[in-house]
Amino acid sequence: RSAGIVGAPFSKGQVSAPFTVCVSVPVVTLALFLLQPKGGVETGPDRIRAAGLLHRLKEQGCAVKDYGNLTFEELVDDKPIGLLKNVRAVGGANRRLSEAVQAVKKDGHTSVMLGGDHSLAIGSIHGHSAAVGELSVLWVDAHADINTPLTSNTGNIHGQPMSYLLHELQSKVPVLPHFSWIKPCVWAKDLVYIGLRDVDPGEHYILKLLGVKVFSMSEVDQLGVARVMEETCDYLSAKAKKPIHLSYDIDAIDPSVTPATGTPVAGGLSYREGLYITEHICQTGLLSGVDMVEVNPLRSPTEDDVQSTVNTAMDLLLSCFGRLREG
Ligand SMILES: N[C@](CCCC[B-](O)(O)O)(CCN1CCCCC1)C(=O)O
Ligand SMILES: [Mn+2]
Ligand SMILES: [Mn+2]
Ligand SMILES: [Mn+2]
Repeated sequence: RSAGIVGAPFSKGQVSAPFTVCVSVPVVTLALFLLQPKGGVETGPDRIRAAGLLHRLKEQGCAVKDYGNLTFEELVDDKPIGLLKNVRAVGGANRRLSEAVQAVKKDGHTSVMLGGDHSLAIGSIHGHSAAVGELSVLWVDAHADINTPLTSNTGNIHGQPMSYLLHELQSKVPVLPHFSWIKPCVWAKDLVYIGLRDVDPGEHYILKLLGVKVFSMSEVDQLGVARVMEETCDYLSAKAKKPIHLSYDIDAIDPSVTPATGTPVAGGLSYREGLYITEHICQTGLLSGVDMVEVNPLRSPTEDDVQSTVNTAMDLLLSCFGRLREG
């Protein structure tokens, strides 16, 4: 196995609501720390590297090439478009990421995109597909991230990436500046979700309309993770065995394990279930690209919580590349 690492320190796919408080300074200071604008997510790539990802991958016999962190140009007048925030910045960053991931794939590696927020899946999946053609997507997340710009109730593009990529939704996506380079590249039948537990009404409508395969946390409880993975792999390989793009949002895991993330939701995957998913996907031999996003060190009050989040993200990636709990 060989991994090509791309860091994408980008956080404009989400903007926390501005808040005004008029209370004593210490409380404001604490509040600012606790409610830190979700900007901390751009420190994710370096925190995961600092945990020892590259060294550990090499230790387990995986070839590794680190392509470094992308730099994104600061746009000055990126005015909102309706509810949509940072549209031009998100479009530009993902265009750059798409080119980077395509290059990593052309070099023969399994791409590893370290986020940054989940809007980056636009560029990661687009670039992956540009290199390998049609692919399957396994989206592990508390959220479906399939709002269109018109169904989103926040305007945050980290809740919308799949809508720009699905062939079947293109009639529902308006023309946006810096987004015209995106060619839809995923079929609804090639998309599977695991871990959903916070799905907006518009997203639920879209998932039902397109007949997307979903294993929400209810199915994880009902079937157990082993059966979920058996059915996921059968479903993905029932037709052609397409290369798999695994897009892992760390908030799929329960916040008791990974609290340092922007949009935590109770009742998530255990550490063990999270690992079972990546071990199983690795064993298919079809894993061709992976995203690890939404690690946000600033969103947790204690360093221990940050470490738990970062180490879990690293462990999930190590098991994508063959690490087994049995040794
Ligand atoms: N669906 C949400 C959350 C998206 C999370 C993005 B991810 O998965 O990358 O972290 C909105 C969630 N919604 C906000 C209002 C209260 C109910 C939940 C959105 O903003 O679209
Ligand atoms: Mn996010
Ligand atoms: Mn997500
Ligand atoms: Mn999420």
